[in-house]
Amino acid sequence: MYQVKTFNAIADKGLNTFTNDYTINQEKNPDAYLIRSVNLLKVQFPKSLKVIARAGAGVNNIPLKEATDDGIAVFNTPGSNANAVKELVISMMIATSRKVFAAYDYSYQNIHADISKQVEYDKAKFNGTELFGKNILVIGLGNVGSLVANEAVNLGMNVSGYDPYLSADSAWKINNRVHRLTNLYQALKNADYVTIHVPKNKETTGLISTKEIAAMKNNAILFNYSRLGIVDNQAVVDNFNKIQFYCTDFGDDVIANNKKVITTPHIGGSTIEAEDNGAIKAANTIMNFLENGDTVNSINLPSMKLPFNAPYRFTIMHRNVPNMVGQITTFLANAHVNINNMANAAKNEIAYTIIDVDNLNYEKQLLQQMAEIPEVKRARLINHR
Ligand SMILES: NC(=O)c1ccc[n+]([C@@H]2O[C@H](COP(=O)([O-])OP(=O)(O)OC[C@H]3O[C@@H](n4cnc5c(N)ncnc54)[C@H](O)[C@@H]3O)[C@@H](O)[C@H]2O)c1
Ligand SMILES: O=C(O)[C@H](O)COP(=O)(O)O
Repeated sequence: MYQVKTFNAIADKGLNTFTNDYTINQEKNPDAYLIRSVNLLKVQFPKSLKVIARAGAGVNNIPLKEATDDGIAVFNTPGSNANAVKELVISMMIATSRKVFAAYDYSYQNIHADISKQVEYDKAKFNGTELFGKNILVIGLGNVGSLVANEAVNLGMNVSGYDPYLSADSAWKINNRVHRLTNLYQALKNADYVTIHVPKNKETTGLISTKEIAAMKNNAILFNYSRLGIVDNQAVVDNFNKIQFYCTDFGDDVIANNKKVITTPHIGGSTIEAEDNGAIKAANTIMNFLENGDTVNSINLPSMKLPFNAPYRFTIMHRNVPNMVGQITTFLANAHVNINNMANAAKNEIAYTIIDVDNLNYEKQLLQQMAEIPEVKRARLINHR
């Protein structure tokens, strides 16, 4: 039996994906955490924990170095909520351009008056603009950004994208009418709309601050559905002579109670569809890792998936240094264990080795020998089901 612990509300469809070999939130020695945005940065992980799956995109709530040092594989579910974010961003672009929030306030406040004639005079206050023909800059063209950029093309906008780390996979998804720009300041100059879809890390914290706002076009509208801190909120508040509106999923006291700020309570990925997608993907990720050692979509391990055709599989997470595979296979040879198939790959400082074997001898001793290699973070033995 494997034990799964959840911290956030996880969609039932995801929890129901687990087979009868899994218990959820019942025991004290979890093999897996299935989480959303819970902050784990200060949490001490139990020794039993082997995998953390984040249903969603952002992993800035997970201490990646500590998890890796503890031999824990970390995953997310790329793209599972991208469409939900795209729809929210596009709706906010339209709502701000058409002054929907101010118009709603007006109508709400005048609800008791006979306004049917008055509105025909007052509606001039809510004259808006259209997206068609306007310029938009999308910063970050991954799962969310690529969808936003393509939808903006569909809406007849002139779309530019800025992403110095664009992956080949993402590049394939992007409409060829999206212009790729390589200088952020040049890119900001002409955009009527600027929307940011990047992960939060050291480099992206404060990505949009005073200098970047100064480079923006007058009256531009800024969208941050990525994370608090990627946009410097103080710089935004200080520059509302330049920025028309700031729409964000991440409020704080600096931007509170400001009519030029439209804040939502981190609902970008909060649709039934996205929550189901993320939870189902995360549950499958956990099962594939625990039962097969697969690491597809891992954040801290190389992506590996090896057909499991032998009776037993060793998976070893270790530092990416010479002679690891040599030491491990020597232990197996000394125990007269025959290797059926194997693979090894590295991601930065960490490597992962999968060794399928035809027979087993002294398995406890073998696991102990592997685990005692100083560079090994975790060694596991999986029985084929
Ligand atoms: N509001 C929400 O509920 C919600 C939902 C989903 C994602 N998010 C946030 O949005 C982020 C992006 O999500 P995603 O699914 O598109 O992730 P993703 O990993 O698919 O895409 C991120 C993109 O950002 C690019 N990038 C990284 N650093 C950059 C930089 N300095 N400048 C420009 N581009 C840079 C990467 O190359 C990548 O293409 C997530 O990390 C998360 O923080 C928020
Ligand atoms: O990074 C994400 O996927 C989003 O911010 C959604 O987070 P949530 O699952 O906690 O709503």
